[in-house]
Amino acid sequence: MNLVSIVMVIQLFFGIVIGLYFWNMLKSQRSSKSVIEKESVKELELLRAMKNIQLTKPLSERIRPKTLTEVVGQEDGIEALRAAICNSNPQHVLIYGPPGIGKTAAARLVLEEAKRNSDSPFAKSAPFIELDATTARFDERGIADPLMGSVHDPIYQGAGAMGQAGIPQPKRGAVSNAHGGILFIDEIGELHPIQMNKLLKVLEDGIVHYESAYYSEENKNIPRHIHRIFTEGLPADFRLIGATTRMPEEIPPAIRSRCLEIYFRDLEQSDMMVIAKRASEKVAIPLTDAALHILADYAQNGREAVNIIQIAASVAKKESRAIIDASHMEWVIEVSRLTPRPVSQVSSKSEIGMVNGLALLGPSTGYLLPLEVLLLPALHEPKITITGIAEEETIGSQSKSIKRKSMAKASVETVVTFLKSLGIPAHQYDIHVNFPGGTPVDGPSAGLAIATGIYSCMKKIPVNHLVAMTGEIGLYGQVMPIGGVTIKIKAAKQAGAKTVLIPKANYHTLTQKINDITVIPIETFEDALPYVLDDSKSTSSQQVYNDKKSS
Ligand SMILES: Nc1ncnc2c1ncn2[C@@H]1O[C@H](COP(=O)(O)OP(=O)(O)OP(=O)(O)O)[C@@H](O)[C@H]1O
Repeated sequence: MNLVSIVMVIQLFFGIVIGLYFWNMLKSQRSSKSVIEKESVKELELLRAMKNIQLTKPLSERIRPKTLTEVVGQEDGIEALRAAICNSNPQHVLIYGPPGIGKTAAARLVLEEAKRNSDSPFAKSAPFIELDATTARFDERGIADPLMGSVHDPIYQGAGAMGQAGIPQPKRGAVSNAHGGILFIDEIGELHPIQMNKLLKVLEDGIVHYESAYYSEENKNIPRHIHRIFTEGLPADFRLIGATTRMPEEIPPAIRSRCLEIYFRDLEQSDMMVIAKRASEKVAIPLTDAALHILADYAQNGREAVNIIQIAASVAKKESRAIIDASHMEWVIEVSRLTPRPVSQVSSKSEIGMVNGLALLGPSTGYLLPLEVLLLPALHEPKITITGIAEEETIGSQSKSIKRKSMAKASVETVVTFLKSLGIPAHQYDIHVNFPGGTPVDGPSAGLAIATGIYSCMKKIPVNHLVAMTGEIGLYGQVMPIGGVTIKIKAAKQAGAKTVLIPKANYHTLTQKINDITVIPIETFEDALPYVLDDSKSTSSQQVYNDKKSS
């Protein structure tokens, strides 16, 4: 064999080896492709099968109001919402109110109503985008942010075409998806402060800007649309509707000042009945009057009313009964461990040391809070005891929170000093103030009621049981303004009070007249006495007070 033949054999050998190598590669590529395809076909079948399985929707979804008029009991709130959204210049809105009372339902419907208005800037296709702030978590590196959108940098994109070419990809968030429409943020009070600040900026500019270390204006690989997004930003011109169960003070002032603030009220028993009847019609099982009344006593909100009907209806059906009766209702209440709605009523007679205070249970829920005061001559160092409420509470927001010592205790101390200055020796007594039922007292607004209770005990004069009161009291007996006064007046009326005393400074802010209750504005503790002390003795007590003061 000559040299040429040897070289040819070697070439042939290597040719075969290389050929085999590429053939194998091709084969394995083909087989992995077919494995992926097979896998995909299996997954697609699984997805199709999953889509075919459908449970029925919860009743609360099926009877979700279809028009704003179907939202029960929120006429005032809805009127304000319409005024904000259904016009030629819609505004951002914040809706306050407890859970399950129709905030989301109303927000969803108001855009549809606005679209019917020929002046409205919302187009027929204007989107309604919903986001829950409790789940809208974001990554501080900006990799993921469902609210603002984010930039997928090549380092996180893996082997995708854009990633390999080193191109950063902006991904739209809710603010851009809502462009031209409404962004509804449920539980907006839970938004992280960083997200809240970014949201404020977008509300201001109507545009969201993105940054990336991978972006360069000179990079010719970057497509034109991505260049435009980085240089001009993504449009995000929308109207915000935020809903929250928090109190207004807990919401950052910067967002509050940009929004119209609307209050949805706590639903009453009569509202529960309307919602429950509608739900029972939907499940095609009527309910007896007795059942309806039990439901109204226990359901705390619209969603709960619907859920109770849903369970009661299935129990009735299981028993082959064509009506929901009281026994079904009682069963649901028992198994769900429901507690009755807090209903407060003024007591039937005036008593010493028993006072009708007023408290807030939420942003739009007032409550008549009966408080009891007992004074016993102190045997040792006089003590102040407060029972029925937290001795310490945290106030503020996520960004700033402070702990404060019991405000009720501070109120008692202020009142004691004030009475001492009048020569009434409350400081020589052990003072016990009890807030029965554990309803929390909102800070110092029980001051006037506490002062009345202590005064009543000192003078042994009963407190008029038909009078309710609210107001902070100062060291000189001045009555200072408090929050939520309208709601508190309504609560007083509902509880059967005939007169309600409020700080004079709050009187001017009352926007609506509330019938069947006399609202008395007062400036000082002295102003309150003729009304709070039991009618038969009030004149003489007023005299005692005045005599002490002048002596
Ligand atoms: N005022 C109402 N009128 C009619 N139905 C109501 C009302 N409030 C609640 N519902 C019923 O409860 C369901 C839930 O209401 P919605 O989601 O609007 O409450 P929400 O106030 O937004 O509370 P959350 O913040 O917990 O969602 C509705 O689908 C509806 O079936």
